[in-house]
Amino acid sequence: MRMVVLTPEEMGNVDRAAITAGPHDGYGLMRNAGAAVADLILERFSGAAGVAVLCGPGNNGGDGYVIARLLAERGVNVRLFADAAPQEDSDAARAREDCFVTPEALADFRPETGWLVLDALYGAGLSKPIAGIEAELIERVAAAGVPVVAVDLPSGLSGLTGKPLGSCFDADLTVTFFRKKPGHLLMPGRRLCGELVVADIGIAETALASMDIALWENGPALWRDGVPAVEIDAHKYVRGHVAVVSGGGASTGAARLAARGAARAGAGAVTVLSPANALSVNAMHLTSIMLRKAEAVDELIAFLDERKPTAAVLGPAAGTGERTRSFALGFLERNEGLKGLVLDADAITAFADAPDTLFEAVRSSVIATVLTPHDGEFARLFGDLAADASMSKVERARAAAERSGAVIILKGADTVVACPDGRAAINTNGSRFLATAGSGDVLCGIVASHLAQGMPVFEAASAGVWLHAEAGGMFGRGLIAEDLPEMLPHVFQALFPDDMG
Ligand SMILES: NC(=O)C1=CN([C@@H]2O[C@H](COP(=O)(O)OP(=O)(O)OC[C@H]3O[C@@H](n4cnc5c(N)ncnc54)[C@H](O)[C@@H]3O)[C@@H](O)[C@H]2O)[C@@H](O)CC1
Ligand SMILES: Nc1ncnc2c1ncn2[C@@H]1O[C@H](COP(=O)(O)OP(=O)(O)O)[C@@H](O)[C@H]1O
Ligand SMILES: [K+]
Repeated sequence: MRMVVLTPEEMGNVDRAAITAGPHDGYGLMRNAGAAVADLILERFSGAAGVAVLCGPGNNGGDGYVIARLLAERGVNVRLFADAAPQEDSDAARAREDCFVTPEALADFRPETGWLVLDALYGAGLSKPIAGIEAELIERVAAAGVPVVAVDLPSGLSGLTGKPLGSCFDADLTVTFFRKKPGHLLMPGRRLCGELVVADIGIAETALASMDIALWENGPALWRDGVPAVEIDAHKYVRGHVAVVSGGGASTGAARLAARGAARAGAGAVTVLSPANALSVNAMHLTSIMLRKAEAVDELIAFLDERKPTAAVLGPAAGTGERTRSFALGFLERNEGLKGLVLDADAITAFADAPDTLFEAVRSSVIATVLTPHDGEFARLFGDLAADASMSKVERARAAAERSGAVIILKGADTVVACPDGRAAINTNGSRFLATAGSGDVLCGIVASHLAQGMPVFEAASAGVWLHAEAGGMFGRGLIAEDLPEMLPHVFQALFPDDMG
């Protein structure tokens, strides 16, 4: 199933639609939410000496009152801490009335060893930084190191951006409802949530039917069906031909990493395009991958005319000068044969002084273009977006995609893939061991390989990011970039078990 991600605003719309459609009213949903959290606490923290429930003034606090009552009914030692009473006649006010545990003042809360803290201060409705006594409590809990279970979101975390607004709980377990929100998946939110459980609270799947869904957690369900089958009568050029541009004599490894990634990801043929001074070093290190001289753009065009590659990679250690700029524009001007282009590293930096030149070329090109910046490279092309702290990583990547006309892979521990049409995916299977030189070069090759095989660009980019991350995670500690292409057959075997032989 495609893993839909809802913004807090969209979740609010879903809640309202679900309440209108029934069968559960607002308090019914709140009771279901509270029951889901209480069950998990009983299951996971049965050894706790007690549970201190911290309730805020809104519906998140309402969930807290339900949880406090259910746990107390089950014989758990419960203390309840709340200051402001919920708004009269609200669902949270009913939950408080129905809860027989007497509230104590938040200021009186002291974390006790062996106890669990249940954070029901703020959830989706957080609108300003947490201050005063609540901020103090968060510090006290952090200092005591007691376990925290957060309802919906760790209080203080923005469900939209994944960034804390001031003080923020660092939870061991977060239980959210119906669907994940961007703040659960974007860093540092993903880390601050701890383990994330999505609970069913009785909202029907049909609540999504009328919504314009544009954000998903990246995973095979998003693109698996688009991975081209290898037909029984396939030949190498049917499987796509990827061209990878190499840098000069002292910087050729990056292109070979991309080329190897492209080959292992399934392209039938791969050619490295090398300047004259790097031909012999490339030749010494290439076997199944072909090699061709392309010193200047006329040789590139001749190669494209003759050999008709279906996708290309430009950037890894390619140099930031005129050759790289003219190659990028040369690729983008093609109107036959070439289907996809991945621009990374130096091909991004080469346009730092003239981003509009690149964007105009991308927008007027028929070639599906993917830009793969890390944060530093992103800031070179999209300085204003990078500097806007109010934007989430998803919003930044989307705005960049819309502006440039390219699919953006904004890399990091929480890589975001965004399309000019607004579709976006957050990647969550990344491995910290991918933080090693050359790992991004392999990613370019994997993405280009899928473009060369004819996959639509958003799916090719999302598949490439996920497969790359999966390869890194499967290898684990000790990973260097050279290992990533070699792990791909194992990743594919797990993904397509029927594809053997
Ligand atoms: N029917 C529903 O809508 C459901 C909602 N649920 C819960 O409802 C929560 C959302 O409830 P709310 O929209 O009431 O939002 P919250 O409970 O997160 O916050 C509500 C109130 O706190 C105020 N506030 C926000 N940040 C503050 C700050 N830093 N300092 C002081 N006051 C602040 C807001 O102005 C608002 O009045 C979800 O996170 C979830 O836990 C669940 O019960 C499931 C069903
Ligand atoms: N902590 C991390 N967790 C998950 N993935 C990571 C992490 N750090 C880096 N990566 C991934 O590793 C790759 C690094 O690419 P990049 O920054 O271009 O490095 P290089 O230029 O050395 O290849 C990207 O795909 C990025 O998403
Ligand atoms: K919370």
